[in-house]
Amino acid sequence: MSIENGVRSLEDGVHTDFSSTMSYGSYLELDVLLSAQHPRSEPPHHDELLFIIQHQTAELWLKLVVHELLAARRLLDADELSPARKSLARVKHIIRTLTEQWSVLATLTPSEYAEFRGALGSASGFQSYQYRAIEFLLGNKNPQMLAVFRADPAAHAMLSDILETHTVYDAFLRLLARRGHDVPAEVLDRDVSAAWVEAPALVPVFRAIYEDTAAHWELYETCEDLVDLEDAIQVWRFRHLQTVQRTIGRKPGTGGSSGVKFLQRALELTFFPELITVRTEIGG
Ligand code: HEM
Ligand SMILES: N[C@@H](CC(=O)c1ccccc1NC=O)C(=O)O
Repeated sequence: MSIENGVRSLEDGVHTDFSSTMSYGSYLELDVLLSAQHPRSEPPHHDELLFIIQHQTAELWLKLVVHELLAARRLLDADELSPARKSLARVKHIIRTLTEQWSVLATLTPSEYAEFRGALGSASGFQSYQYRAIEFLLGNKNPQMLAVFRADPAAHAMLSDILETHTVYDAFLRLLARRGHDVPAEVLDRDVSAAWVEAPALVPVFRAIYEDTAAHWELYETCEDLVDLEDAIQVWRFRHLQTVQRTIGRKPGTGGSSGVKFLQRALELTFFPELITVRTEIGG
């Protein structure tokens, strides 16, 4: 390769004929991906493309989060703790990327958004089945949410399956029991399709781990992975709330909720309450 007059010339080996082989665009199906942005405002509003791409990129990352959480659950079931932790770490980094991404959408002013919000009709992030799958996989289950997906049989089936099967937390607690920890039977035998409810009898199990970290190092680190993940999701939720507030103030949402107030309530939930309660007790 050489540079002549500021232009980098192609090396001799660089492929340029892709008529019969795999290329970047064909491997990534860019024809499909890049032809799926259709602003609905009439005439098309300049900022609607930002809104669409922000959501599409978020949904792509959410797809990977679901994939990794399913893997983490499977690996925990198979007693493969280290690879499970790798998936959890990846999820945490994806969520952090999604949180960073809010700053792009925050460049959309209330006046600009108001100019095309009407084109969204009753569409809302509330109808994201991948987001709901993640909440379900982490224990925030609610069968009422399925109603939103009645018109989408594939999404409905995927969510029903995740609703009815155990969570990542259930998988971790079963692993703890297999490794000799005194996980209460009522926790192990719980109805996994129900939302997680704090189990005070589980706190001594975590207390034993946190009070002798050397003896339980990898389990202790996994508990902290879960806390890290929850932390990352709460920060994402908070940035969503802040972005919504600066964009639509206290207007009701297009999904039919009260808007900011509805989103505030989600911040009160915790996926792993015993991992918070144990902190009150450590060293005390
Ligand atoms: C200007 C941008 C945005 C506004 C004004 C906004 C507004 C809202 C509002 C008001 C809700 C409550 C449900 C409703 O009644 O509609 C909601 C829910 C939701 N939004 Fe957004 N949103 C924005 C961007 C995003 C983005 C980029 C995502 C990324 C995927 C997203 C994901 C969600 C999710 C998952 C929910 C359901 C939350 C839950 O059930 O706890 N939103 N949004
Ligand atoms: N709920 C939003 C609308 C909204 O944000 C939205 C609409 C269509 C597709 C994705 C959306 N994002 C997240 O809720 C609003 O009330 O303005």
